[in-house]
Amino acid sequence: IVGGTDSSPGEWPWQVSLQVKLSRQRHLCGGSIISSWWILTAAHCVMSRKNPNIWRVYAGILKQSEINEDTPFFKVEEIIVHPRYKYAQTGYDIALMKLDKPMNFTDLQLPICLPSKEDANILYTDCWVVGWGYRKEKGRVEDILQKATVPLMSKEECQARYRRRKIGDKVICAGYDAGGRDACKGDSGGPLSCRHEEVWYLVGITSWGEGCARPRQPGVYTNVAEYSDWILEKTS
Ligand SMILES: COC(=O)Nc1ccc(-c2nc(CNC(=O)CCc3cc(Cl)ccc3N3C=NNN3)[nH]c2Cl)cc1
Repeated sequence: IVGGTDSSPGEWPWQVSLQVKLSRQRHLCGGSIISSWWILTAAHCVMSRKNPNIWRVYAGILKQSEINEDTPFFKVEEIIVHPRYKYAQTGYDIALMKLDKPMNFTDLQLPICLPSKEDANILYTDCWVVGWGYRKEKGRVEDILQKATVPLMSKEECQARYRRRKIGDKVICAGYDAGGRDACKGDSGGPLSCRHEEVWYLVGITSWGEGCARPRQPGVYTNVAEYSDWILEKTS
């Protein structure tokens, strides 16, 4: 996250760190708890890593330094990637991970609400992008979970910023024309969370952007409301 600040314990209890253990282990992507069995993340995080056995899901953590060989994690039983996904920039950047056992909810690990299709046109005014990603384009994964507030942008304005891309209804853009606050490398798969009438909704999944926090280059997020049918079909 560029231009963010440290989160507090339990501030984003739906945020997880998705890690891969091969010879070594490292944070790869963010993800969101949407039920006791299911994590929602970005398809580009899991493409070319579809073997569930290499993944470790860390919930209820604030700092990467809390993770060591004794830290409990969830194993992944199944990975479901949207069938129309090809690349983040062409959309459908959404995937589900089924845990090998149901997660017990605590103050530090709780699900976030999914927006319904009808909610697709709510004007959210209190949205936050969160993650352990880089603070600048040439950076490194951060220890303390970072948060940054970003305003949602209209499809038309976002299309004008990305002339060579197709910005459709299945993505949501967020950011400042002046730049300065945005997601960055290592944040993808994580939530764009918006509070509406005291309830938090998973409005977006951090997907792509041209650089990090550059002027007139907003962040592009998978529009979760547009996938509510798909999510319900795959998780029921
Ligand atoms: C020790 O462990 C580690 O070092 N782990 C580790 C794990 C992952 C990565 C990593 N992840 C990605 C995937 N893309 C993103 O995360 C954000 C994309 C994005 C989204 C929005 Cl909305 C706005 C801007 C951008 N944007 C553009 N340019 N940069 N960011 N790239 C790389 Cl590199 C690097 C290191």
